[in-house]
Amino acid sequence: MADPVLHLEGLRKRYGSADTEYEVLHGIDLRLERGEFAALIGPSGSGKSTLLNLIGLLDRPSAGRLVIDGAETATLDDTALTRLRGERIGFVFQHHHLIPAFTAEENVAMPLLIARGRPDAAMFERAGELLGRVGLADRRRQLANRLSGGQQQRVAIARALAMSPALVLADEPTGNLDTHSADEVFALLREVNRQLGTSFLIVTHDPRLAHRCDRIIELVDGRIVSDRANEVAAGRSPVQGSAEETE
Ligand SMILES: Nc1ncnc2c1ncn2[C@@H]1O[C@H](COP(=O)(O)OP(=O)(O)OP(=O)(O)O)[C@@H](O)[C@H]1O
Repeated sequence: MADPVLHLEGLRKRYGSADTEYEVLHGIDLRLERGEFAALIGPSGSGKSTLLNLIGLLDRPSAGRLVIDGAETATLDDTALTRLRGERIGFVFQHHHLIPAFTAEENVAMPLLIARGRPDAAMFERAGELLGRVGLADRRRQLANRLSGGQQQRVAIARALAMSPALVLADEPTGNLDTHSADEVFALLREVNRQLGTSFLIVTHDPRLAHRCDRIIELVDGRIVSDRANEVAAGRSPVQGSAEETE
């Protein structure tokens, strides 16, 4: 079997120190294959964001194994972790975190600029291509703060794809949007998954959206209590499904 994009073994996270220490994640085992489109659900406080932060290399586990795209992370120093994060992981948050005074194109080019150190024509070409992919070809030069909430989230998705990540982590990506925009943004994530083969792990409180994922992983009190293929979505859209298929 091919290398998974994500492999967790006995992953634990503790907060506090000495006598006040408490454990939030109690040994998470998880394998996410390439091209999977998975939802992470669970009640408030169950540890979803903590888990996403560990997978996103924004925080370090207290114990256990975390392998991203074939890289064992335990032995990496902070510089190597930052590099791995920048090159292999894309992030989409509930709040888009765009730079308001920059254009859509400049926002999308930002990860490339950070990686390469100075601007070049190719990165703006890439930004334009990605904006076309998310349906904003005509908004390239528009300031981010002049776009609607749904459009801003599309720009954030294009930005997350700038470095061609193997895995996109999305934390309530539609949580800030009205139902219609949420549906459109979710359909876009799905389209990216099908067309580019990018793996997705999506935290959502919205059961409607979770049921549009191929797999639903449920976390309760820091433990995975269920992890199941979602036959409905999987039947409609297998991981290797047709790129032309639409929601
Ligand atoms: N930096 C931190 N320091 C101490 N405790 C923390 C920290 N981050 C999270 N926690 C605790 O860990 C537990 C899990 O929080 P987490 O934010 O991961 O849950 P969640 O499932 O994402 O919740 P929500 O759905 O409300 O966002 C909570 O009890 C929280 O108080």
